Amino acid sequence: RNIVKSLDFYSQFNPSPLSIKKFIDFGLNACEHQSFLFLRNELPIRLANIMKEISLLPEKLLQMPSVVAVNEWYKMSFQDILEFEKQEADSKTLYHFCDTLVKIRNRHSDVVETMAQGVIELKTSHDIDYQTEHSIQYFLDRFYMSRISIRMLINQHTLLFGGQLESAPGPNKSKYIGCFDPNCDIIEVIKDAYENARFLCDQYYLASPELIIRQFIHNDIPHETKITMVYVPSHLYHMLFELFKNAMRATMEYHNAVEKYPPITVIVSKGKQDICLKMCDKGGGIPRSSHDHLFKYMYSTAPQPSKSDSHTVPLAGYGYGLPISRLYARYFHGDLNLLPCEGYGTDAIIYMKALSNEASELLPVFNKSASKYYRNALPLGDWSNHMTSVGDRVVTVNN
Ligand SMILES: N#Cc1c[nH]c2ncccc12
Repeated sequence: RNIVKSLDFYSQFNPSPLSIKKFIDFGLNACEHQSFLFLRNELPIRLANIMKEISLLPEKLLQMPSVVAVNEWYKMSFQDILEFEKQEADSKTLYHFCDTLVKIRNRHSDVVETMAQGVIELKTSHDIDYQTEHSIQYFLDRFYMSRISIRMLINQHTLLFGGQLESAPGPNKSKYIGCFDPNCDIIEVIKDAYENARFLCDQYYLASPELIIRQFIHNDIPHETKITMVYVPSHLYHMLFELFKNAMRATMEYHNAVEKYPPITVIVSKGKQDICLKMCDKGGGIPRSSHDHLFKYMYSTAPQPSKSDSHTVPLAGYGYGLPISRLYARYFHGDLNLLPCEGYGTDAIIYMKALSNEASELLPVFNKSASKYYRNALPLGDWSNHMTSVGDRVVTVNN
């Protein structure tokens, strides 16, 4: 079957989201044959869904050399998996399947940077209108979420069956199920991310804010000594490291050359439904009007600093750190928000589901409503805004 027919075939199915509970229950007595049967069907569905969406992008973006390259990688990987459609799941096939997953993961390792390069190519070669910027923001959130989910499936299979040594470095690491830690110690991950961000901060500013951690557990739930959860430590670390870098930079820039910098406080709270991490800094905050820009791919894509000076400004720019961190939080039905108070500081909040059966993957689905988003112009505003006011008179545009 040619690739177009296969794309049409697999894209008509919706991806099947897995909950953290399902990942764990399967991993506790993992069966490679079952995993193979699931993935050789689910991976083409997830790939086809996002590949159909890539084809809806504005032509001018699709023609960018970097986007052409990414599209080629997706086509190659889609065909690589389709090779297994009819194969018997004998040990030789299972071994070859694992190998193919590793090859696919390596092929796509630079997709985020390459797509960012595509956005830069577009910005430098075309004027970007409001609709195009919106479509690109909408697409990249879905595209990177899809990529997070595909890499999760690949990592689980290769970690569970890829023949890696059972022994893992840390003491409780042996209890890992793939990339999940069933007893992820949240405060340990916070300290890890803080120490690494602090190292960069000390390198550049020769000082860094102290850390205060406070934990609270809802009165109606049993009080354990420390708050643990079933989660992917590397996702939590990625989010915290990004937030600490930004909080430290704000603090150091706002209180330049004082003796004592105000500390960063992290509140950890566990309720019946949510686990929240609130990072509070006194870094002077930002104006509410520029809050949205921090999550914009178009806005935060500045031409990459040349390698030579990138180490000198370690906390520089926001890059894709915040939008991608928000995707990690949303991936298992959590969220990440910023609450800046200009003139004081910023609270950054990570929400996560406390119950693993509620923490299911949030996956983009290619369907009519998604494709409508690319074709139709944005709805006309029905509130007055600064664009419609002429001088100090507001001219209401009657639709
Ligand atoms: N993320 C994050 C931030 C945490 N504190 C901040 N202050 C100014 C701008 C961004 C941030």
